[in-house]
Amino acid sequence: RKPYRMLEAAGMRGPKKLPLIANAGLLIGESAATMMDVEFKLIEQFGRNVRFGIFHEFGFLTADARMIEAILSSQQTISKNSLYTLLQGWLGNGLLLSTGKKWFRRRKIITPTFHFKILEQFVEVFDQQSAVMVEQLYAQADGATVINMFPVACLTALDIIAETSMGVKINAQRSPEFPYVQSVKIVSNMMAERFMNPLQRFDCTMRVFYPKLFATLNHHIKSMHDFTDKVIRERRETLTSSLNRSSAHPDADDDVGSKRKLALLDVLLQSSIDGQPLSNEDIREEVDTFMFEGHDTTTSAIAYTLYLLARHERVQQLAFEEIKAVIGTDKSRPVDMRLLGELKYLECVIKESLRLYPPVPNIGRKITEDVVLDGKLIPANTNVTLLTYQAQRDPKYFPDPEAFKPERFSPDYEGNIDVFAYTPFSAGPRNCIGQKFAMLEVKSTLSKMLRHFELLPLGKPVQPIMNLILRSTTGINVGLKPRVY
Ligand code: HEM
Repeated sequence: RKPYRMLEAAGMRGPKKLPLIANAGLLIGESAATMMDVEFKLIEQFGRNVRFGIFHEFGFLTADARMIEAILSSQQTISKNSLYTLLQGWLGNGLLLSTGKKWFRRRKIITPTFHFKILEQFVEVFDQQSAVMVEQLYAQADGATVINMFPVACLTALDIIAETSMGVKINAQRSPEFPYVQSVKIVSNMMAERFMNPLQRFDCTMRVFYPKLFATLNHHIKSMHDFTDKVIRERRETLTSSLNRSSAHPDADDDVGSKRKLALLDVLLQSSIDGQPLSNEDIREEVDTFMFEGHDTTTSAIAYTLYLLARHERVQQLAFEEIKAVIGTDKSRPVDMRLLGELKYLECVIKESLRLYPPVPNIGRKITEDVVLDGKLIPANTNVTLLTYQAQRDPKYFPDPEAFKPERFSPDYEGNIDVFAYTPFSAGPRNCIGQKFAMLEVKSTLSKMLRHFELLPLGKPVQPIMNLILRSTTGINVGLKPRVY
């Protein structure tokens, strides 16, 4: 009762709670598909900070930009809540899940892996893989076929993240049956299901209630770990022999550093903490984290932005005109970092799409000690859920919040946007380390699509659903017609 009293003394209201189950009864009959509406209703009824408890777990939901600012800016509130532990079997204690000293040290050495110079060479991969995507889509570009862009973008994003993070081509788009691709897809989908199903959420309950599924999950996690382990071992050997060669022949070209593209993994292989190199296992958890964080999120962003463009003809036309002016009319011309940097309007389109449909619609934190946040004393062990999806539709910060208006992010207006009302990549010390990577990838893929196709508003409208990331129960549909110019 004490923590509830403290939250109430801090001015937080919430639904009436029952003995033992607290507010768990409110979730009966609800599903991932209705969760977003439940959250909107709670905000409407109790305000933008809502006290909420499930069984013995207590906490609050927040869609209040000032509270979000206090939580995301503080070094005291960097721990993740218990929901994230379901990812641990796959990701270990990589950057997304770790906390305290381990997180701090890892963050420090991983930050340079996303250096401008490294991202620059990845643009070539983005360009090549999105070329494969459009090539394959021509078969369905008849102006009438409804195409769900989520699975299409997902294979492209997998090809991109495997090549950039591990330096291997897995050919997910051309060979979706490749075992590693299958395992990533199966485990990502199973994680989404686990997230919503309380009996699957913890290993101990899943093992008892869903033994077959649990065995399948572990089989695929092992298969992914075996694959990443093999890649890391081979890259380490190549790196060692190349370093040996270059110390024997200092004037020869270093094929790791200069000729071949550096993968994120190569940078980790050369990093050390307190003079100690990272072990293969340390590196595996980070590479697995990139593989997970770096594909479903960008998939969601690419698919939702294509959907919005298909349904907003004027915006699509403006984006296309800009692309034509910057890149020209040769559809086969590859893009580079400089050209992508000039696509300013497209950037506004992506930012506005991330506002309406943030791929990570909720962020969880666990408060580990009593702390004052936005003038409110919050007790230790409070679970907090930051409702990014709802915060980004707050009319106080975004007038006409449901409307798709890329102009909000144009230089004339962007300065007015409250940075904590808009946090698709989170903010503060634990923000998304792959933000620049993601923006370049999404820009590259969208520009390629718009150069080749006219996007048509075909198929059912989206029904957003929070399943680990933002998906849609009805698909994320568009139609395509080859663009003539
Ligand atoms: C549009 C695409 C993306 C979006 C919207 C996105 C969003 C986010 C958000 C909201 C967080 C904070 C999560 C939390 O605190 O629970 C995060 C963290 C993270 N993201 Fe991204 N992300 C995207 C793409 C990527 C990519 C491409 C990579 C890697 C290549 C990546 C790697 C990471 C990592 C490693 C973290 C954990 C950082 C830390 O805790 O220090 N993300 N991302």
